[in-house]
Amino acid sequence: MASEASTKIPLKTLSSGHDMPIVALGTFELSFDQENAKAAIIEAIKIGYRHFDTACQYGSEATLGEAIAEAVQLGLIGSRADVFVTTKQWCTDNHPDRVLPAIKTSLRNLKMDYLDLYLIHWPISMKPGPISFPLKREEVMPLDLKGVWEAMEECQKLGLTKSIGVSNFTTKKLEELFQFANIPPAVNQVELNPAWQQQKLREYCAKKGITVTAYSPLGGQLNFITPNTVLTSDVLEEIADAKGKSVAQISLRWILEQGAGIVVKSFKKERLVQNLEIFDWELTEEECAKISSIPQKKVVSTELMLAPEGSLTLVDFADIDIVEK
Ligand SMILES: NC(=O)C1=CN([C@@H]2O[C@H](COP(=O)(O)OP(=O)(O)OC[C@H]3O[C@@H](n4cnc5c(N)ncnc54)[C@H](OP(=O)(O)O)[C@@H]3O)[C@@H](O)[C@H]2O)C=CC1
Ligand SMILES: O=C[C@H](O)[C@@H](O)[C@@H](O)[C@H](O)C(=O)O
Repeated sequence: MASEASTKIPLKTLSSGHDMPIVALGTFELSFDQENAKAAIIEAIKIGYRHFDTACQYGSEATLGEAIAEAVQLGLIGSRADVFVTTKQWCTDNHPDRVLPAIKTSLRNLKMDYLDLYLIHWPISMKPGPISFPLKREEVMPLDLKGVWEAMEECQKLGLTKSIGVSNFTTKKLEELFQFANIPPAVNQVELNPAWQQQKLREYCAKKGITVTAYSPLGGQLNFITPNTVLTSDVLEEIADAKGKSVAQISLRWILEQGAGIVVKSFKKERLVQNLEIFDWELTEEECAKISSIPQKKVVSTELMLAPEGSLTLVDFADIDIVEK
């Protein structure tokens, strides 16, 4: 069983009735190294992480499945049921007849017989085919959201996933979904941090019973394209210094206090520990007011293209509804 020293992460009950650990470990990495990631996931389980976020697109599903299986063998957890696994369906599978095959592929990759949460990764449909990234504008197709959501509901009914949800959905896209959803989305996973606070979207989701989960809670990994506005924030640094915390911890704590879940990625032991040391202290009203004044800037506001020479360039998808205005 888990060691005495491991942190207990609070649970949040989703609208589906299932409990989700409010902090998840992200497994997206620009240059994904399987061995390093596997060791980090096992370390994370030792530390107390019980929720893992992956996606078919990340190439990390198989590694995550192996790490969880090894953690069971090592006796760090009793069984697969002791962890909460989220994965996501890529845009090329955003077609009604491709949803069921896609979840089955993810389950095969993970070597699991059910997911805890299955998300539509982006409200964008791409020409069917193998997972393609970067997105090619000429392959964008109209999204049959009703048909795709019906198929997601079928996945839940078949027991292939305990809950279903969405990611990168604006209030407008959610409104569209509510026109026909029989099972409401349990989660909307979006970019959320003190430098992109998403107040309108958070208020809307709270009203609708959707749990918002923050991705890129520390500003993300694209700081070679767009400078990281969270980890370099003077306001956050000032608060961190005064409280004897790190800037990362101030950001994570602020997100928690907004009632949102967190998906944070680090494959370094010291940071894995630090990112969970956020449950036994609070921000003051004055500190929250200062955080409210941080200038707002979204990072993943456009899709990303890998230029032939290997450098990432931003391609404007402004006409596709993925950014809350
Ligand atoms: N649904 C979606 O469209 C998206 C989902 N995601 C999910 O969310 C997860 C988290 O978001 P992500 O964009 O990865 O970025 P994060 O905001 O979690 O930041 C991760 C970066 O910060 C570093 N870091 C982690 N902890 C600390 C710390 N305490 N102090 C300083 N630096 C730290 C990490 O490096 P290191 O590992 O070296 O510590 C990493 O480079 C992803 O891994 C993925 O699972 C992400 C983007 C989009
Ligand atoms: O560089 C690639 C981008 O980060 C892209 O892969 C992400 O925005 C992705 O949707 C994710 O979930 O991580």
